[in-house]
Amino acid sequence: MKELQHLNKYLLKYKLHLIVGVIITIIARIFLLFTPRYVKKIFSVVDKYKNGLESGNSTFQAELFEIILYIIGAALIAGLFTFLMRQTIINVSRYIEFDLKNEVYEHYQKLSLNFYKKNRTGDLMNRISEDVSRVRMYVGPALMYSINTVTLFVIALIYMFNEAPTLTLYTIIPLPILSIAIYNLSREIHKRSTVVQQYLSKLSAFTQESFSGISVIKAYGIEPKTSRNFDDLSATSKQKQLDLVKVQALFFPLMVLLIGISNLVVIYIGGRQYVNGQIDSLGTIAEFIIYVNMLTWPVATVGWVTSIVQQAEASQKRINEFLKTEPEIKNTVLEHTDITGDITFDNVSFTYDDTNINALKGISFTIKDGETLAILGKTGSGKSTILDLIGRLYDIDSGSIKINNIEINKHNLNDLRNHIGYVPQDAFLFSDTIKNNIKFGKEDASDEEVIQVAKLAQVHKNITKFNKGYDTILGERGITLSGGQKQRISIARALIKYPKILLFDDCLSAVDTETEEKILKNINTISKGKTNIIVGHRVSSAKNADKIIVLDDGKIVEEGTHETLLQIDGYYKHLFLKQSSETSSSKP
Ligand SMILES: Nc1ncnc2c1ncn2[C@@H]1O[C@H](COP(=O)(O)OP(=O)(O)OP(=O)(O)O)[C@@H](O)[C@H]1O
Repeated sequence: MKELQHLNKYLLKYKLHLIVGVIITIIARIFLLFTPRYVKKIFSVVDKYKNGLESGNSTFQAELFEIILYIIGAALIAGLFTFLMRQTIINVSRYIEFDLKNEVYEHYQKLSLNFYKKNRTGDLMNRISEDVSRVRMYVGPALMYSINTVTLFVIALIYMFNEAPTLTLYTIIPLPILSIAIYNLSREIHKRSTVVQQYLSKLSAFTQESFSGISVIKAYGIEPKTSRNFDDLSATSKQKQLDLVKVQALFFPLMVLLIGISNLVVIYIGGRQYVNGQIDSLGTIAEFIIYVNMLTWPVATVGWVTSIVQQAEASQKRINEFLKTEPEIKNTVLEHTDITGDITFDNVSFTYDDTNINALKGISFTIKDGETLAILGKTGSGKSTILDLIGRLYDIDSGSIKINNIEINKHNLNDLRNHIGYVPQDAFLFSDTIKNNIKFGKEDASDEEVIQVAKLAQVHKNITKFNKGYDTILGERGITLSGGQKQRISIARALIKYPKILLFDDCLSAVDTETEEKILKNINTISKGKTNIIVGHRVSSAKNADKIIVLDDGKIVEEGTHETLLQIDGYYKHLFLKQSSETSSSKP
């Protein structure tokens, strides 16, 4: 139960609802327990009538009618309060589920990129969905059934002991056996349903991947093979489901068997006691049979609840593990700090934790506010890593990065990221309208601003060609854009913030050189007083920069301007010559 203590704060938050829930449960159970006692009364009335003690047929009928009315009234009230019981306690569990999901999600958002690399997406999703649902079963149904069982049991036992103490003892003997049997069965059901769940996840991951990669599957003509794989997976999944159904099918027969045994005990022992004169009315036997039937389900739930609590404990443990994970990148500065475009790297080295790849080795450079820096180099040479470090997605191992002459970790992290416009290598667009995808960078942007940045990113004309223009839905629910269109929308999203620092990570690779030039020219005009860092593989995107650096294996191997670098017989000059000859040979 240690792990579940995390939920105490939520139970406290909703304590009023819970107290009301407990009171309602007690009232519901009291009314429910009216029935057996009135049934006994019916027996005495019938007895009296049979033995001629009743004065007449009409009085007998009136008495019977009154008792029946009481039974119906009590059942109605018990039903109403049972409804309210669920409305209070189960609702609380939904509130707590909502709070816990939000808590986990907010915590996820604070964690650094490294956390996401170390944990699989499926695992992250499971903790926020399945684990939280299991925990809800503890704060909802488990709590409700426990209160229900305790109140029903206590009230019923008081009535029963008052009526016939020995018969009560015999009656409750089979109940713990029922509870233990249900507990074992529930554990087995849980074990098997976990396996079933795993197969369902595998099946959905498989289908999702094959639908996403359908074009590759069709191009390679491997539909029969993927169908076979799907068949195999779904056959195993079916077998696991059947295994589960087998034990599930035992649940109710077991209950019926144990209820039957308890009924037989009541009839046998009660019958003997009636014959011996230890109990005065056959009505007591009828009353006890109803009690037994009423108590069986709550007692069975003791076993079920125990297994729910164990599962919730395991799930909460997994959730707590994540909640206790501290974000690696912390915002230690709460007051606002001034961000400008002055960036200095001084002997910066950086190694990725997970791969141990030493991506940057002693990098030093300076860019002044308003300048443009271009970074070129072979793939894997560390270009994107430099951009990630400027956005402080990772902290460096040694050296120093200063923005506006202040160490990067002495800046307010939110201010820093708010002043950066980042265009990633793989443009990621959400399944939303084009307008909202652009406004993502600035939620309160007006339509005019959206159009203006789309024009700067050279994508306005493409957008207006769609039937719904800026309201066109993208992604799974809508149209698919070309790589170049995606890149340009992603650029517009970064521009709309009018940030102090613009980072372009090889984001013009899918547009032709002519459009690239237009975009770069536009960026230059709006970026007066802003710093641009352009990572790329083309000389065309670098040649107008104030400074160009060439990276190789995490080190700067060339540094200068277009003109000075052409003087050196190095990577830049070769790239320039190669790309110039490609351009001239491609011209008609
Ligand atoms: N998130 C990461 N985790 C671990 N290693 C990484 C990560 N990102 C990059 N690396 C490694 O760090 C090195 C530098 O990668 P980086 O992405 O900075 O290169 P790049 O020059 O931008 O390459 P490209 O031109 O292909 O985009 C590579 O060896 C890469 O495998």
